[in-house]
Amino acid sequence: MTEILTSAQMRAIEAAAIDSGRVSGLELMERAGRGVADATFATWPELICAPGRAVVLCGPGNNGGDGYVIARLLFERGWDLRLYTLGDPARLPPDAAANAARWQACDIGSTPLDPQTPTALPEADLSIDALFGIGLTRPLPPGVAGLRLPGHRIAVDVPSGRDADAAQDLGPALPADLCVTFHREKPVHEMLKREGVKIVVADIGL
Ligand SMILES: NC(=O)C1=CN([C@@H]2O[C@H](COP(=O)(O)OP(=O)(O)OC[C@H]3O[C@@H](n4cnc5c(N)ncnc54)[C@H](O)[C@@H]3O)[C@@H](O)[C@H]2O)[C@H](O)CC1
Ligand SMILES: [K+]
Repeated sequence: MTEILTSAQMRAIEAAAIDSGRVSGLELMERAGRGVADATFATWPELICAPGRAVVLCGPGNNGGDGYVIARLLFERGWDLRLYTLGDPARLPPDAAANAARWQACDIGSTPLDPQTPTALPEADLSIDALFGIGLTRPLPPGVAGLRLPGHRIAVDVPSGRDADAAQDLGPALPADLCVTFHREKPVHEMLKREGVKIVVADIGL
């Protein structure tokens, strides 16, 4: 029987690991990003030797931070990256801000998403939804809920718009073909499996 954690339990485990000095939040984020990249190539192995175009959507918190890690890892493998941001990158939490800075060093830039009006995203082989994870607290703004994700759609931790604890319906959510969560499944992942979404649990060393 797979152990399922609530988002609060997950946060407590992450905080305990960080507070103990066993691991940093930045290292956990790096492992999370690498776990998403690894699961993506394990799901679609034809992409391993054929870098294409990836659209990465980074939100205002640490889910977005995972997205910056994934964008950098794909860029290092020769992918054509188009990165979009929601919110003010200057207000990112520390670990996400550090990865946003590392992304800026790749000198590819990013495009802001309009929270009110959906941005027309370019065609791509992959789209990475790193907008919201376990921190979603209210329905998506219309400019996010209405996004049309190109190519294979990968959700980081939770598809944006879904409540990780499956305790409330937060309205329209972004679609996903693959959802990569961390350490243990959360309640929403059982529902997603029933909806046909492939769920992968990445080990981040907790
Ligand atoms: N070190 C760690 O904690 C790790 C976390 N991981 C990833 O982090 C996210 C959880 O990050 P968090 O910053 O707590 O929340 P989100 O990024 O999910 O949300 C960002 C932020 O957005 C605000 N918000 C909530 N709902 C809305 C809304 N509808 N519209 C606008 N803004 C909204 C709210 O303030 C949130 O704080 C987790 O899912 C992982 O992906 C790493 O993977 C591991 C290390
Ligand atoms: K997400």
